[in-house]
Amino acid sequence: MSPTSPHMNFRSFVEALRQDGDLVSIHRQVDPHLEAAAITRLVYEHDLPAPLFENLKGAQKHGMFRILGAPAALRKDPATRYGRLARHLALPPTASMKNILDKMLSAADQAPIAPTIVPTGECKENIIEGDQIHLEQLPAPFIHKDDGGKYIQTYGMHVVQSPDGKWTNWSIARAMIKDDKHLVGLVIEPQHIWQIHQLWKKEGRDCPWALCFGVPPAAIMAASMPIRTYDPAGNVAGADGVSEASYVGSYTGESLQLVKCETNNLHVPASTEIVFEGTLSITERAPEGPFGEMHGYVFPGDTHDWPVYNVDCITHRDDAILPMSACGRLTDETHTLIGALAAAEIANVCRQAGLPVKDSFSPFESQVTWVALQFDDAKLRAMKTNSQELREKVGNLVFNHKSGYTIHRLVLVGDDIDVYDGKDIMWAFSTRCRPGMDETFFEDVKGFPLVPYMSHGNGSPVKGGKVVSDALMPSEYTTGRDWVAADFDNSYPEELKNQVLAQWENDGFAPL
Ligand SMILES: Cc1cc2c3c(c1C)C(C)(C)C[C@@H](O)N3c1c(nc(O)[nH]c1=O)N2C[C@H](O)[C@H](O)[C@H](O)COP(=O)(O)O
Ligand SMILES: [K+]
Ligand SMILES: [Mn+2]
Repeated sequence: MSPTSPHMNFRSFVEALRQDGDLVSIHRQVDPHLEAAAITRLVYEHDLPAPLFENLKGAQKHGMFRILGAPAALRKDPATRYGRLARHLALPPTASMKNILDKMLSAADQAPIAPTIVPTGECKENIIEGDQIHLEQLPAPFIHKDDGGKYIQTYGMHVVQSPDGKWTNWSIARAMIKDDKHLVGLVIEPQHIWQIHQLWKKEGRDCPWALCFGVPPAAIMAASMPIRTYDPAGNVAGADGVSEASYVGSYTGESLQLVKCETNNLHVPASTEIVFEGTLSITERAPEGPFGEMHGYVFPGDTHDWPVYNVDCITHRDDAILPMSACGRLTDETHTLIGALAAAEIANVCRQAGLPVKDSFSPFESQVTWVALQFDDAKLRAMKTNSQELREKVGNLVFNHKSGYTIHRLVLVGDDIDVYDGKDIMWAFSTRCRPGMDETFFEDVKGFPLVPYMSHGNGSPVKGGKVVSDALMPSEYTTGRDWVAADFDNSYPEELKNQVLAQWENDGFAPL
C-alpha cells in the first residue's frame, strides 16, 4: 500500500479537506455538462470549500468517476487562506504563500530523492483496454458554455520521457476529449512536454505518454512549476538531469512510489485515481479549444490545431475521483499555482545570476501576468548600478528564460514592500514608477499567447509585449529611502502605537 499521508495520496488529501471542513460533498445528481463547473466557478469567486460531486449524471460502473472541483483554491478565512495549498505539502493550514513557495524552492539546493518502483498500487484496481475504452461515455466536465469540448484534463499530470530515457517530465497542460479514443490539447513551446515531443519527432516515433488524474498533491505542485530539470537556459534536454519525480522527493523528504504502466515503460504514482496510457502523436493534430482560460476569457470559435493523444488503456481506483480546475477569473489553480510557482522560479533564476532578489510573487490583481521582485536595498546599493542598467539586466535574464514565459511585466520593488500584498505592489507601482522613464520594453522576446492582448490584440501573439517597470526610487540606488510612509506603521512613535493598540477594544473598536 502506498503512503497514505494527504500530501502523498490524493484520496487521503480529499479526506483531509473533509476533516478541515474545507469540502462540500454533493450527493444529489449533478450534471457534468456545465452544472459541476458552474458550482465550482462560484466556489472560486467566493473562496468557498472544495465541491466533491459524488453522484455525477452518467457515472460509469466501478465508480468511474466522481469530480473534485477547486483542488488548490483559496479559503475564505484570512488566517488559513492558503490552507488547501498547504495540504499539498504537509504544511500547517496557517502556512503563508511564502512558506509554500520556500518549501517548493527548498529542493533546488537539496539532493534529489529518486522515486521507488513498486509492483502494484491502488491505480491498478480496475483495468480497461482497447475496445472497452469509451471516452465519450465518461462523465467528463463541460466547463464553460463556449468551450470547444469536454475538458477532462485540467488538473491531471502528463508523464512523458526523452527518447534516451534520461529525462521524465511531469507537467499540467490542458486537453479535451476529441472522440472515443483520443484527446487533443495544448503542447506549446517552450514547455517541457513540447521539448520532449520535439525529441520524439526527430526519432520519427509517437511519444509514449501517460496522464495521471488525482496524483499525490506534492507531485502536482512540481508538475505546475517550471523547475529547471536541465541547463538553466531551459534549452532542449541533453544530459542527465533531475526529473520532477526526484525534485518532489527532495522537498517531501520521501521517495515517491511509482508503478509501471500496463502498455508502455513509463511509471506513474501508485495511488493515482485514474491513469490514461497511450501515445502523444507526432503527426496527428486536431481542432482544439476555445477554453475559458487563466486570464478570464473565452473567445468563442477560437479553435486551433494541436497534437492528438491516443488512449490505449485506462486504469483506475474504485470510486475514482477526477480533479477539475474550472479556471477563469480569480481565484483558481491557474493563479495560485501557475503565477505563484513561476514567480518563485524566476526569483531563483535571478539569485543564481547574482541579483539580490529576496522575494517574489505574482499578484492576483494582475491576473498573474506580473511578477513583483523584491530587492535587498542594501545589496542593491552595493551594486552601484542604475535603473536603466538593472531593468535591462533583469529583463534580458528573465524574459529569455522558460520560467518567465507566462509573465509580461516585472515590477522591481524595495524591501519595504510586501510582494504578497497586492495593495503594496499597486502602491509602489503607481507612485514610484514614472511611465515612459522608469520602464524598459522588450519586443524581441517570447510572448505568452494566452494573454488576450497577445492572441487577440494588435501585435504578434507570440513575440514581445513585455516590460520591466522599476518601482525602486532613485534614492534606493544611492543613499537609501528618503521618505517615510504616511501610515500607522511608519508615521507614529512606537510607544504611541502600542498605547493605541492597547486601548483599541476599550475605545470600542472590534479586534483587528
Ligand atoms: C496548474 C495549471 C497549470 C497549467 C494549466 C492549468 C493548470 C490548472 C489548466 C487549468 C489546465 C489551464 C492551462 O492553461 N494549463 C496549461 C499550462 N501549461 C501549458 O503549457 N498548457 C496548459 O494548457 N499550465 C502551466 C504549466 O503546468 C506550467 O507552466 C509548468 O511549469 C509546465 O511544466 P514544465 O514544462 O515546466 O515541466
Ligand atoms: K513541471
Ligand atoms: Mn519540467
